[in-house]
Formats: sequence, structure tokens, C-alpha cells
Amino acid sequence: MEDPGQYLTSMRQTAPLVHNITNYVAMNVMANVLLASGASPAMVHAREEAAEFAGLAQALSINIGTVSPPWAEAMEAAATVARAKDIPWVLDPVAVGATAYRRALGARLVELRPTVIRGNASEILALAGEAGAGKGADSTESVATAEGAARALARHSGAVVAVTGAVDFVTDGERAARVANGHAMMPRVTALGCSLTGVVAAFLAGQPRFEAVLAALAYFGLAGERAGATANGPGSFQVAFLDALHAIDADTLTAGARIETA
Ligand SMILES: Nc1ncnc2c1ncn2[C@@H]1O[C@H](COP(=O)(O)OP(=O)(O)O)[C@@H](O)[C@H]1O
Ligand SMILES: Cc1ncsc1CCOP(=O)(O)O
Ligand SMILES: [Mg+2]
Repeated sequence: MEDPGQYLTSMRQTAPLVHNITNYVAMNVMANVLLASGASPAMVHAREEAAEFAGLAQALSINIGTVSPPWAEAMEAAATVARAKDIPWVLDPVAVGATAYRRALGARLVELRPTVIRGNASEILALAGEAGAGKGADSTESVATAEGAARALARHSGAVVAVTGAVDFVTDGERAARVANGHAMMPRVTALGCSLTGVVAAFLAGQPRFEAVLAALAYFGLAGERAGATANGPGSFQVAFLDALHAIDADTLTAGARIETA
């Protein structure tokens, strides 16, 4: 892919308002990640206002990590507005294979046609209707195992599907690519997957989605590499990761992105 840095520049110029209906664990981490990246996050989940708020945002992310029925109502209403108004929205199906409640909600949200679905391998397998219970919010499968499921889910849903892990896989059902940026410390810190979903949403505002997803994944993974080079463990990694998201510019991203056609 040519010049992924331009997608970072464009995201920062827009500084999009990203509406997040996310989980209790991720709220603070994700808001800080979005601010460090150059976007404007808002965490708004009440069913009384989520749909109206979605209509004000440049992008929406929906994450089922700590979902309960009133939140699910808010998610479905917000996604419906986003779809009607052509506002890009990203689904993060946290632990979707774990329970019947999550599987049913995940299926309903897929029918609301997310622009992008971003999950780990177990989640993408489960959402595609294949095995993939996972281990709570963590994956028990490799990304490679979920590539076929990702392609099938992309074709069924119309979404670009991103499976993340040691090497990320992205497909729109026809095209596919891998992003090799990242660091082994990333799955040792909670809510980085959720935060990545928010960053993907930010990159989607006004940009072509397949390329925007690849640029967002490379940017996030590169920040992980830079943080991992100095961190002593998961605690200092979190701080260094926010600093790296802030420090990386377009040229650094274009030079450091490891994106290959699959
Ligand atoms: N083993 C790994 N090595 C390098 N990067 C990783 C590894 N595991 C996950 N990542 C990166 O961590 C980020 C979050 O992905 P992931 O851990 O799959 O999400 P989740 O937290 O939702 O399970 C992505 O940028 C991904 O590329
Ligand atoms: C631990 C946990 N439990 C419910 S949501 C959540 C956060 C999951 O975050 P991520 O998928 O980004 O690691
Ligand atoms: Mg996750």
C-alpha cells in the first residue's frame, strides 16, 4: 500500500468526533488512545440519547464487552442512525462466542451492516458462525485459522473484516492484506483491542475504508513497537504507548508500516 501516512494526516486534519459505545474496562484507555492519536472521543451509551448522538459524530464504534440490555438497545439504535446517515461504524464483538446472549446480539448488529468489523481470531470465527468460543475477551486461535471465516463474514455482511493478532489480516471479501506491525506486550494490556477499534473508526471518517483500516492497524502496531522498545513491562508500556501514538507522524508511519497484499 502506498503512503499509509497520508491517512494519519487526513485523520488528524479532520480530528473526527468518534462516538464510542464501549465497555467499562475500555472507556478511559480508549478515550486517551483516541486523544493521543488526534481524534476527539465521546463515550455516550444511554439509550435515551445514543441514537441522537450518533447522528452528530463523524464515526461510531460499538463494543459489546460489558453489554447489558439497555446498552444493547442503545447500540442497535445508534447503528441504525449511522447506517441511515452514512456515518461509518465499527463493530468490536468482544467475547461474542462466549454466551448465547452475545451470539444473538452480535448477529443482530452484523445485520445493521457495520462498515468494519474488528476482532481477534476467536471472535471473528464465532461471528462467522464457526467454532471460536475464545477465552473470555482473549483469543485462543491464531489469525491464520480465522482467515476463511473473515472472508466469509465480509461477503455475508458487506463489512471490511479485520482479524488482529501477531500479524493482522484484513479483507473486504475480495481483496486481502496482512499488517505485521505490533508488539508481544500488546495483548498483556487490557482494552488495546477496544482502543484500536476506536482508532479504526477515526481513520474511517471521510476516507476509503479498506486502505483506512490498513493504515490504522499499521499506525497502532507501530506505536506498540516503539513503546515495546523502551518499556519494562505492561505498566510502563501503557504510558510509552500513548506517547508513541502522539509522536508518530505521517512520514514515520509510511516508513515503518509493514503492510503486504495477501
Ligand atoms: N502477539 C502479538 N504480537 C504483536 N502484536 C500483537 C500481538 N497480539 C496482538 N497484537 C496487536 O495488539 C492489538 C490488539 O489486538 P488483539 O490483541 O488481537 O485484540 P483484542 O484485545 O481485542 O483481543 C493489535 O494492534 C494487534 O496487532
Ligand atoms: C477484560 C474485559 N472484560 C470485558 S470487556 C474487557 C476488555 C477487553 O478488551 P480487549 O479486547 O481490548 O483486550
Ligand atoms: Mg477485544
